[in-house]
Amino acid sequence: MSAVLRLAGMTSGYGAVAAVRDLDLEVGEGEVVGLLGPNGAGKTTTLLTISGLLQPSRGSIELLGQDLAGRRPHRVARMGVGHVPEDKSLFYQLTVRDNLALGTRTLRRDLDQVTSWFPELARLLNRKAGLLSGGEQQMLALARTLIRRPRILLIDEMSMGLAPIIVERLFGMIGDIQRETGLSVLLVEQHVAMALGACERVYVLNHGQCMFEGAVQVLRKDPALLEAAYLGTSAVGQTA
Ligand SMILES: Nc1ncnc2c1ncn2[C@@H]1O[C@H](COP(=O)(O)OP(=O)(O)OP(=O)(O)O)[C@@H](O)[C@H]1O
Repeated sequence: MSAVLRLAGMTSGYGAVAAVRDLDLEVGEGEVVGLLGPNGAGKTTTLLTISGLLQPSRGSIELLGQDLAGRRPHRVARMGVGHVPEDKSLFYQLTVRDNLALGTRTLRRDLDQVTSWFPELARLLNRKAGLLSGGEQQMLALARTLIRRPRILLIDEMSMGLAPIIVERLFGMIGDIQRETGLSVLLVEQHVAMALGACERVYVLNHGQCMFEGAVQVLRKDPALLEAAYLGTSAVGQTA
């Protein structure tokens, strides 16, 4: 499988503090990969660095063989990285339609596509984003990013503040979209059980370092690894 996204020896952080160290990570064509780990492990920092909001101090980041390091966030987005941040970054005073319009010049055509993926949004187009439920806001955040037809979708903590039944539905929608479009996905998730159901392969970070990389089945069968994915315990130190 050819890599859509490849990080090699990436170190990144805030000022002199490295929050992620020496990370090697790949996401293949059409692959759904999870980035797991406890609070403060460096997951969000990794996504921010891929999308150009932070610059790596070492290592490389490539999208389809093109170097992303040093590029501004809008360039990275134009090259095909779609980032759905933890805070969703919606314009809460604007309507659903206007939020979507900001992501595309061909809204009329794209609306059909978006509402086929997220049917709820069809009847909410004229409602202000701030008046949507948490699940609807997450759908809008996903839709606004997908409308730009990214090659890879980075999703940060989709489950944050949502009922498990809504999260399950959102994961189902992402699975459907991924199968339909062949999109690659890198998702950061604290809800490990939910992530394992959606991903083929996962990376587990702890204190900024990768402590496991491998197939979901391997993680599922290893209680110490699973605990580490939730809590960052040091029961394991090798990659599989
Ligand atoms: N703006 C910042 N300035 C300085 N340090 C920061 C900043 N943002 C995050 N950090 C630190 O970087 C480390 C990694 O944080 P990061 O947000 O990437 O972790 P995370 O795995 O996404 O955690 P969570 O699941 O809690 O969001 C933490 O120690 C955090 O305190």
